[in-house]
Amino acid sequence: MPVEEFMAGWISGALGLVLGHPFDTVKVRLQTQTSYRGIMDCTVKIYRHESLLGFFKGMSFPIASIPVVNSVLFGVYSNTLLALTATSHQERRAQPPSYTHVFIAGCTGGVLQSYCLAPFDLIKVRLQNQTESRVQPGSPRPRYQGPVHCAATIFREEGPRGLFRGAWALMLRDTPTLGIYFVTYEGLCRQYTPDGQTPSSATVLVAGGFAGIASWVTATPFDVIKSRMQMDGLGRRAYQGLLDCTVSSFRQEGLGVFFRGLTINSARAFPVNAVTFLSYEYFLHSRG
Ligand SMILES: C[N+](C)(C)CCCC[C@H](N)C(=O)O
Repeated sequence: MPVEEFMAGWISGALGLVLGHPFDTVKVRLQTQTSYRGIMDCTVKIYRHESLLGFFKGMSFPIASIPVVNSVLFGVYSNTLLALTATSHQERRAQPPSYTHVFIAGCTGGVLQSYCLAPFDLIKVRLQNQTESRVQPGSPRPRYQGPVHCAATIFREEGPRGLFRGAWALMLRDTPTLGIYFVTYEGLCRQYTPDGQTPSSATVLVAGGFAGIASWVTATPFDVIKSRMQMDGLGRRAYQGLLDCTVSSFRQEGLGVFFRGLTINSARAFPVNAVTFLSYEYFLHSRG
């Protein structure tokens, strides 16, 4: 089993993450809290009350975990394609796999990565939603002191299964949309690259960026449900389950609720995934 695909996924995941985290914090707040009027309002408030650090809340844990998750995604994707089409990454330019195979491989990578991602994503969302300022003296201490404390508290208060809160919604979010992710990437690369050649860096950047947007646009409705389910373990339970969360969010806030965070998700997705794919291809290419 080729391991370099896993390594390439690791590096590209880390680079993409740092770039996208401030956008991600604004998105999570908009999806789960009602005190912000929009992207600008939320950004300004975070900056005023929590300083620049506010945007990087909850990042240390993903920095350690997202490379693992991305490595699972790209590694499983590529090895599934290898099993389906008997071509390695390097041979795929000369013998391009069908889009059905690309989609199936993307979905397979999606299922497995979402399982690894679930506890890390939960902790990230809980930490991002803490609005207490870390710089103002005398402000109240936040409930979670950091990622490890957060994990331990969830484990104690909500049990081991509590760490997988929102995991079903996460799986529904990621499985088909990661199929779409790789199909869009492959499609755009093929469109703008002469047959049999490797795509240029510019093509990889643009195809990666649009793959991210296509995937996030389709993922946003389940992303909202996922974030809400993850926050639901705190205090009084508002939802009985995934379906209940979907129905009551819709009843209370209308159809628009499922598109909350769409703009910011897309704005984040382009640079993050352009860099992710560029570093992924670069790493594999430089190794021959
Ligand atoms: C499937 N879903 C849209 C959720 C994610 C697809 C892109 C994954 C990438 N690491 C990123 O954070 O943008």
